[in-house]
Amino acid sequence: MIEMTDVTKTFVLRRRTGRGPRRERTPVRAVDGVTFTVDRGEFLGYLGPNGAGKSTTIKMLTGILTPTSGRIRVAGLDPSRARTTLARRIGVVFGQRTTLWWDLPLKDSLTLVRRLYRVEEHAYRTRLAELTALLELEPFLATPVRQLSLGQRMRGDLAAALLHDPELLVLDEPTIGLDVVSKATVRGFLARLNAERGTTILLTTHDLGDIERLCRRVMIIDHGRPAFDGDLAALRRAAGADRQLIVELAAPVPPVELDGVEVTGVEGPRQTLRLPDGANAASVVASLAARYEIRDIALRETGIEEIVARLYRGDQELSTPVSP
Ligand SMILES: Nc1ncnc2c1ncn2[C@@H]1O[C@H](COP(=O)(O)OP(=O)(O)OP(=O)(O)O)[C@@H](O)[C@H]1O
Repeated sequence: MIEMTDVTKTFVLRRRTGRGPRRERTPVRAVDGVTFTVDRGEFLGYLGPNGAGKSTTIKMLTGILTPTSGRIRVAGLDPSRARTTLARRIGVVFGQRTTLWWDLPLKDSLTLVRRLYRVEEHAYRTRLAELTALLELEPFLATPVRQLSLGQRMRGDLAAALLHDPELLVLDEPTIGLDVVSKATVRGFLARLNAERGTTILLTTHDLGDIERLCRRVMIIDHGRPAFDGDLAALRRAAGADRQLIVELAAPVPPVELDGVEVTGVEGPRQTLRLPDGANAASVVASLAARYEIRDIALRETGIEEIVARLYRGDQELSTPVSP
């Protein structure tokens, strides 16, 4: 569905030097040699710290920006040359901006979108009914867009991007600023869209809940370069994430001794054990229970926030991107 081969994008910043009219040209490499493919039906999370090059990538994929070098194909088309044809096959939502008409009721905005995309009347009615039900739009279809809450507007924007039933949906921070309920509605909707309709989805977000809940594959880009590509389990491994078993024993004892298990903390009867990569927590617990009297037990995983923070900070060396 998407093919990017060694894509770069360089912006040239012109800055005035001194008082004269001379301006210094400073090139900024926003995207620096990005190669990846996304198959039909995938749900890809595209992550990276601020300024990493995510939006620039999306703008190139949708034909808004032309790459400086490299090759891009989306649905078999070159986005910058076939922008209009491509627009009929993809949907794009930028969380920070709306594509709807500010002063028009949501319903009229959607009718205009229908005309723009030349969606046939019958298909439009069916699709609108579906989207209205799934995104719960009914209560505010007659409300002018400017009076919609952020969550309502986002649902309206999603409907607008999907009226023409695109094969690919590109989302730039779709849950930004939404409350927990709206986030859950949007996430649930996207999960169904991908699972039931097979729509390919590329999502950029800083909300790691979106990634954990939705994406089977994650790509991380940093300083314009790909830093990671794999699933969540591979991301945990790459970040050196581990699992910890916290055991409360019947009485304080010296650090427990179990093959391959490291005791990282002892506080009275409570001991913290680090489980090796791939260890089966159940068998560790069984061996422990055979030798010690256990009162309570808890298993703790490094959270996705911590994993991504480690990768962004460069705590872990990810110079060799992991293949999906
Ligand atoms: N039109 C432009 N002109 C000059 N530089 C730009 C332009 N657009 C982006 N950049 C620069 O390119 C780099 C990548 O920006 P981009 O917006 O793609 O990052 P991002 O990963 O989307 O960041 P964020 O998470 O903050 O949205 C940044 O250094 C940014 O300043």
